[in-house]
Amino acid sequence: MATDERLDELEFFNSGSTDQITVRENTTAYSKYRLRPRVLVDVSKADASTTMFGSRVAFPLAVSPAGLQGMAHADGELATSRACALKGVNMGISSFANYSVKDIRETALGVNRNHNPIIHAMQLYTMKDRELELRIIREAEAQGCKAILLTADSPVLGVRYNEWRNDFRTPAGLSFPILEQTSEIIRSRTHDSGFTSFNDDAHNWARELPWLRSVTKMEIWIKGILTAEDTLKAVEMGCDGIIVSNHGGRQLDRVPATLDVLPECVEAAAGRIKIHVDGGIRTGTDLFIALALGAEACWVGRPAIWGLAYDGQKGVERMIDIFHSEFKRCMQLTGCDSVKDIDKTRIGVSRSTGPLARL
Ligand SMILES: Cc1cc2nc3c(=O)[nH]c(=O)nc-3n(C[C@H](O)[C@H](O)[C@H](O)COP(=O)(O)O)c2cc1C
Ligand SMILES: O=C(O)C(=O)c1ccccc1
Repeated sequence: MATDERLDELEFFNSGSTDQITVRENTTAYSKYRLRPRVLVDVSKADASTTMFGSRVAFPLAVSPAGLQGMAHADGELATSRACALKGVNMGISSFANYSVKDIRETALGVNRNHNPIIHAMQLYTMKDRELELRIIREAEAQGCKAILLTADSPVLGVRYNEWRNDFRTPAGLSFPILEQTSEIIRSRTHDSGFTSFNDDAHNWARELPWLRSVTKMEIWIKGILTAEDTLKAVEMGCDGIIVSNHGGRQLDRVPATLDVLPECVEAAAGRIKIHVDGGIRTGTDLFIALALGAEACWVGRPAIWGLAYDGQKGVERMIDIFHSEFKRCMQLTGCDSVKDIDKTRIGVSRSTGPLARL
């Protein structure tokens, strides 16, 4: 394959939208915070495990639903799924995955050894073709997915100059079994026009949520909330949880970093629904900070893609191991014996002058 095609793919994975402000800020937001360690605490049995979707996970991380993983490595979502299962973390399956939900589930259930069986959440866009959307839901249920993640931040795609400049199309030979589409059909359209052909920009709370509730017993999560107002809406609509997310800075540029709106969402939810967060999380300490600000768990998108591109399943395993060991060290060095100990007393905000601002 020509080098510039690989560069276009790299740009597709890594870029944000328009001016790249939000994609950058998602990561830099974490660097405002400082840790407040408590010393001389017995951390010899520090336990990084916690619960997610009601089941024990090795630590509070999951892999975000990201489409087109077959472009990062031939084994794509199969490799990601096996790595997650082996390392005791959960995974979201994109509707634009290159493997079927059945294959992604089955390959993972074969490798679970020291951990609870992996939980998969099925990511959904609201589709123009409601029959197709319903078939996706039925198949997710049949394969034992526990939750629907309804992506709410994408009535249309963001302004992605890289995709437009590169006339980005998916590489030949990748299938899209969840969408029931061949590689050729998907390749015949740009990413933007292809997305528009599936996705229903007439989506709205009143239509989607009661409908989803009426067709499935899976948990229903909204992915892509950034305000207290929409958190309250998710509570009102009886959702099980939300993922505070700006789609990794790929949708509307200049929305705030997810970390900066996490506190208002946590406050609005007031414990009535679960709150997770994604976007820009790159170290175990980032996980710790998001939990201190009230998230139950975090999701990572690009780190899994990078792990896949680096070394397939082994690369994703390595990525998870690095997060796990950094997170556990951070717990131990701040004097946290259990994930329950992580609260806002553990962090402060660094100011350009003056002492640390306590939360
Ligand atoms: C290449 C790529 C593809 C993505 N595809 C989807 C998708 O199909 N559905 C979805 O809801 N989010 C998708 N996302 C967003 C991720 O689920 C997640 O919100 C984001 O990647 C988190 O930010 P991070 O990459 O900085 O960790 C995608 C992200 C990337 C980078
Ligand atoms: O590019 C994205 O952010 C995204 O959500 C997506 C949608 C369809 C296919 C691949 C990725």
